[in-house]
Amino acid sequence: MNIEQFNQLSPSEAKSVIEGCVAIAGWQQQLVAARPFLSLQQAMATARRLTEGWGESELCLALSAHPRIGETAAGSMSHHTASRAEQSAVLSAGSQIKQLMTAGNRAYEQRFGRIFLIRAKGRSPQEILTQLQRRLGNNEVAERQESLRQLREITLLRLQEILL
Ligand SMILES: NC(=O)NC1=NC(=O)NC1=O
Repeated sequence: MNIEQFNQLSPSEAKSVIEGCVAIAGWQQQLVAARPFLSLQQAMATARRLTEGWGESELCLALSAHPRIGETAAGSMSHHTASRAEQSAVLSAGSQIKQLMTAGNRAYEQRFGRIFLIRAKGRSPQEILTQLQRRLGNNEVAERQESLRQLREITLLRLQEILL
């Protein structure tokens, strides 16, 4: 839908349209409340600004709605559909890459205590695997910042898809 249509929606309708972007209720509510937007650009700038305060707790909230890289998101909600589309290249990757990714995901979860999050859209399975192995070497603070950057990219890409 375009930005005018989004502006016209009731608050509950607007929330249901964008809730699949990220499972953080505060961000959803703030974005809906910031309407009406003069343009798509203004909406995207506001959406980005509203991600700047995200920390560990928002990351944990959001990860409840992101399947592991290489695992299909079962379900029919919009974030399930978005995940499957974003991960399409990974899901059709060869078994060798998939085995390495499964092992990498497990090592990541043992090290950081949460799932590995990366903006998968536009990345080849090999690049995702390279990023996973690089990030395994990060310390906790650096890795939290990196995960939050990826969450922001995923969220804004999903919003752009909806509002284009
Ligand atoms: N664990 C993940 O990184 N999941 C995902 N990345 C995406 O871009 N979409 C996902 O579902």
